[in-house]
Amino acid sequence: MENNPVLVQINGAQQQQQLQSPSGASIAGASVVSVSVAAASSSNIIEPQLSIAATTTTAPTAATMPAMAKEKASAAVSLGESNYLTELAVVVGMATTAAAAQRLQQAPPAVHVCGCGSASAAAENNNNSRYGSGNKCLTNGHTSPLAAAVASNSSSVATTPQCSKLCCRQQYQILEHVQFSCNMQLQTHQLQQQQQPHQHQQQQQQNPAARRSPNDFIFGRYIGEGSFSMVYLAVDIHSRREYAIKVCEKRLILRERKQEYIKREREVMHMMSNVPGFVTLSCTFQDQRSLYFVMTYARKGDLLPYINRVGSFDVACTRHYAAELLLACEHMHRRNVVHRDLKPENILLDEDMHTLIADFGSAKVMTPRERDEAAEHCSEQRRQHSDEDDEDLDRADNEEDEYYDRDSEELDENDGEEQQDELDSPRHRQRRSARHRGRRSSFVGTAQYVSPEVLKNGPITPAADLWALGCIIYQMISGLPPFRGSNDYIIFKEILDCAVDFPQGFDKDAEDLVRKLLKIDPRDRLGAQDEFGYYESIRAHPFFAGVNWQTLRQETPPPIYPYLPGVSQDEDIRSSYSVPGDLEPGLDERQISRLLSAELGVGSSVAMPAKRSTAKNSFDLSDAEKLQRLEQQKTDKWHHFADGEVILKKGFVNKRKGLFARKRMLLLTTGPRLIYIDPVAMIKKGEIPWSPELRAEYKNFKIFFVHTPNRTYYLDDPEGYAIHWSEAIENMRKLTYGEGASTSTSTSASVSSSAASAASCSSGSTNSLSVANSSAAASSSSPTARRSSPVSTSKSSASVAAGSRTTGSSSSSSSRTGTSPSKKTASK
Ligand SMILES: Nc1ncnc2c1ncn2[C@@H]1O[C@H](COP(=O)(O)OP(=O)(O)OP(=O)(O)O)[C@@H](O)[C@H]1O
Repeated sequence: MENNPVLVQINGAQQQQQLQSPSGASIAGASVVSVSVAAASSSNIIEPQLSIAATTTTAPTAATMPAMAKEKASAAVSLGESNYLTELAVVVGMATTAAAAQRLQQAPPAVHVCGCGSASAAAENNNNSRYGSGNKCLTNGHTSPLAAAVASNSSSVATTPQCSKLCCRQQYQILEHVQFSCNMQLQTHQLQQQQQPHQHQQQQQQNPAARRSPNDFIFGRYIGEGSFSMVYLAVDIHSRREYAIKVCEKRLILRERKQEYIKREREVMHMMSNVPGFVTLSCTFQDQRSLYFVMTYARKGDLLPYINRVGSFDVACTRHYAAELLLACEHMHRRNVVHRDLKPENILLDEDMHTLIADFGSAKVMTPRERDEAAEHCSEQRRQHSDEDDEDLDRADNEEDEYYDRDSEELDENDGEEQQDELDSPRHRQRRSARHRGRRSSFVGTAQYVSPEVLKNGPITPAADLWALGCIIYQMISGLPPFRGSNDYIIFKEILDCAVDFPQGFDKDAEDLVRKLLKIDPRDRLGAQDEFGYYESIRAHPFFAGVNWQTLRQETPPPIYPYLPGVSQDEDIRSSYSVPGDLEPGLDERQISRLLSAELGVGSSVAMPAKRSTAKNSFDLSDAEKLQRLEQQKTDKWHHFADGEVILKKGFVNKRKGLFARKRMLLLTTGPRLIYIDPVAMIKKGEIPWSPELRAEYKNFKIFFVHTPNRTYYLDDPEGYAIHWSEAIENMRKLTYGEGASTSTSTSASVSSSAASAASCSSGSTNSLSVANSSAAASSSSPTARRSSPVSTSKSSASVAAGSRTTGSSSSSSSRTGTSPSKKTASK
């Protein structure tokens, strides 16, 4: 490809640079890009500089990393890794020296002159420029995003290139990228200045150094972890603002060769920063050991535990979150970003329960040419469809043996429902994912949400995200993703066959929409024939009837109602946490061990069951009684599932997950444990995790709930012994953790008020949906009636937690159970 120089003006000095687009394409034609960086507080200075540095660097050179910094950096790794580390610092574009930081401490009123000589400006009005009444269309002539940025005080710019000339369109890609990086910082800075002039001056005085370091933050608690990163909640000691700081270990990045992944994540986060519905990257910095991403803190965590908690969302709630997701897709696709890994875990939630899309490590920034090529290839692909299917499956078949041999633990996970229950920590899951990624290199993303064309190494189009949208809507309505299986091979097969079952009770409009999105050929997907980024046909689908697209993100999202009623109302553990004021700033070894020990629950009631109560309880067996009971139990066919413990209670239940229900044998043992078994396959499927926060609650004679900090288990006993179950579990809890652990939530439904509903459930019914529906209808008068006990999404109680409040450990992702392991399956 011919690479023509572009003149870049930094601090007024003109330099000839070989600009590269985010996707690596160089700008054709000579152009002038004037970029200056506003003098700002330290956090605001670094980013424009970094993004320009990253954008303008065609080949990493040692010049960008002075000798001292290199020495320091090299000291952190072995000799053989030192080159990588230098490369990492340069490629990722982190500030490595004070000199580098200074170089671009000048300011960005971003100015662009289009290579074609005409400039125009337009602002995107909020998030709906195309549809909003305040829409300002692009003016005549060639579109210039940077000029638009200047003209607009908005954080984002109308991004559809109107100029058809190639030079303009290519520049458009680059300039948009540069503009977003700079403009984002400018906007943040302006906003801060407007809002907090005094504070800003103070900050400048207190913190004259431009560079940020861990010492500028107080690290409050661990939030989550990725394959090579830990995420902490931290407070900026200067502004007192809260941030999520992702700390990526250089060693791991180098070992896994994920430099590109990190670079891409950072690049796209810049592009999407300050766009409504996206996590904003405020600044990045590094030290010898780690790279730091300082981001918007998504206080309410991610969407997956909410789905898991309530089983599935009701239609109103699904509609809202699907609509926000569609808006986010429009924003990304207008900017030629294809996320490629949309899934509930990557949809974070802010304080007000609005969505923030995160995790751009798998994203692709498409050039217009790539988009055209992909569209052409699509028609070619359609003709070869069936042949490719066969080839792919053959290939997958061969891989499967290897997969089974090496990863036998994967085989223990038997279906979509159960995979989550047997999951251990996300750390383990991530490591497994990393192994998968290392082994399989044919696609990016996560098995359950990956589109057929991505699976088949076809061209990437924004329609890949529309496929994921269909999968997520399905999951919100039903509780499980549409393509499930015990291993990736089975999931892939289902995806390639587009084999989707819609369980009874699935909303009809939602079903129609999902069917229209889950089309094998990306061109057939609803919205794929619309202009990318303006999905009018999806907006017009009956499922979205009544959605006000203009005000959606300003509205209070509907409360998250469960499919079944009866979830206890407790404040969200996670959202109620604030960083204590008495902690020291920084992230040294001492701090890390403090954060991790809190995560592991050391010293918390979660990790340390209270002393056994002395209260007399029928389950409080003496050793002799236990031996006698074990002896009697030997002939019981469920005995070996109890692992040497006495079975105190057993019975068949239907275990529900959203619209799905499965028959299970439930055992309560002296452990105490609640074990559930597939009675047909005679396989243990999982356990309901015990903790002092566990609560049993009966809804009526048939339905009872077991609340754990991360999930409510919906169980129905066709024999009508729900109350017995609830009492037995509560007794066992008191016996284990003491009377003090007892609270009044155990039996919130009065038997009398729900007797009618119990009666309305035909005895022994195995039609779980009909049981659930009749229960829901009958429960409207009970204290735990459907509309009276949502998993609230109000500010004060966006609750997914049941039971009493716990330490942070129980709310951390390490203890959560996922609907799906959401394995990422390929290298980036
Ligand atoms: N801005 C944020 N606010 C709140 N929580 C966050 C934020 N970013 C990430 N998290 C939490 O931290 C966890 C780890 O995030 P991270 O981006 O490091 O890894 P990942 O994207 O899940 O995995 P990978 O890096 O392997 O793709 C996430 O699961 C999420 O719950």
